[in-house]
Amino acid sequence: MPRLRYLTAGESHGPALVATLEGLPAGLPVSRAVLADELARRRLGHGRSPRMAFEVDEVEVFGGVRHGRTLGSPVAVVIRNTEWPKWVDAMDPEPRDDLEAIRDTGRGRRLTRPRPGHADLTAALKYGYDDVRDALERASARETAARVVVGTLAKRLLAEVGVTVVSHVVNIGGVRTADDAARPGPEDLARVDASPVRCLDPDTEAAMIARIDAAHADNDTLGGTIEVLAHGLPPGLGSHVHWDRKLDTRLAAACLSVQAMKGVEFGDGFALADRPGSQAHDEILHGPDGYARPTDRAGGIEAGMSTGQPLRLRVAMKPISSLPRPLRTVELDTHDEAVAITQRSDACAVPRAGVVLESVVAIELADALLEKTGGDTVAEVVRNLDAYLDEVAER
Ligand SMILES: Cc1cc2nc3c(=O)[nH]c(=O)nc-3n(C[C@H](O)[C@H](O)[C@H](O)COP(=O)(O)O)c2cc1C
Ligand SMILES: C=C(O[C@@H]1CC(C(=O)O)=C[C@@H](OP(=O)(O)O)[C@H]1O)C(=O)O
Repeated sequence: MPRLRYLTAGESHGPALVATLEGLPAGLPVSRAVLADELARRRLGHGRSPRMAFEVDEVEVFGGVRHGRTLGSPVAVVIRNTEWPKWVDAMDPEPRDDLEAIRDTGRGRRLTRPRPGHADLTAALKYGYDDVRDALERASARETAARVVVGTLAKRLLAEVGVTVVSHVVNIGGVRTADDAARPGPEDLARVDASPVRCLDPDTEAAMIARIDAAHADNDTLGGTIEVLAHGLPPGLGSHVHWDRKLDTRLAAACLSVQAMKGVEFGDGFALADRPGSQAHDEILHGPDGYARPTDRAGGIEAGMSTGQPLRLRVAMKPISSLPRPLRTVELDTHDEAVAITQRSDACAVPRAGVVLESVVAIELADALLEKTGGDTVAEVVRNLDAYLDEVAER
């Protein structure tokens, strides 16, 4: 049974996004400024949509927090979309007498040429939409702003027990960091964020930027790979006893729930399939600081539990499906061959997607932490974790 539960609601061009998070302990320091800072991180990155530059995420807390501290009650947050005034007719939740005119021209005009790779066609078939805007509005990764709010609260809780989640970009469109490239620690996050592609190595960074520019000039889009790391985890989050309690199960599902994410690997992941067992595992040693591993191949998870080593996972993001050079499709009304709708769009959203992945990873880790410690207050969570870690240290 998860301890943390959340729901998001809202359409990409609607008035606002809404997030509700249930299960946070009382006494967690939270402020609008912290939420706004993380939301701003999600809007950065070379290759981003022009929309990222002019729209502002106006965040407001509506419940669960008093005088900068959580109360233990559900936290409710609204992120207002500053572009809403332009979209009122197109996205009005109220019934409208002038619907025909709205669907005829302007922002509300009916869209009937579904993009391959987006939700447009299949959601239209499944939900009976005759306008693919009804599909794209909710499928849009605009929703990830709400998840970053929830993830920021989860990160705040993890910080209380010394856990930090960071991400960086290791591949854009086939331009990769070297296998032995440095991995960011908690102290490196500002440096990662300062890079337009969130990559620490200057040579790879320059090549990634050039790759994005070339794709952009060619009216094309790019995907890539993001590595997420969590430092300071205790051993024993998650469990081997049941499939849905395994930490890797939960993390993989969370990462794949982010728009456009198509693969997840833990530690050396797919490369392990090519190696003999003698070179695939992390041998166990014992020294003055307790148990230790000379290698980091498993990515900090064995049998669905954190081992106490850094968590390391990689997520593959596919290229954006709204191409300026549109793909072939079919006009919904006539079945005539057509080209897909061309939406203003990200050319490459890999850098900013890292911030979203940090968030969903933090949510799962915070949930697993609370499952391990229980606790209605932050102090109780910390106390219970410390007592458990004291026991582990005795072993
Ligand atoms: C941060 C981020 C930004 C994205 N920006 C766009 C975009 O501008 N245009 C687009 O077509 N898809 C974009 N996507 C991906 C689509 O939302 C996604 O491909 C679509 O919802 C279909 O889901 P699927 O790719 O998971 O199958 C973005 C995804 C993320 C994580
Ligand atoms: C709005 C966001 O991302 C959007 C995600 C998205 C998609 O199809 O996923 C399409 C684009 O929307 P638009 O075509 O209106 O520019 C992105 O800008 C955001 O991240 O806040």
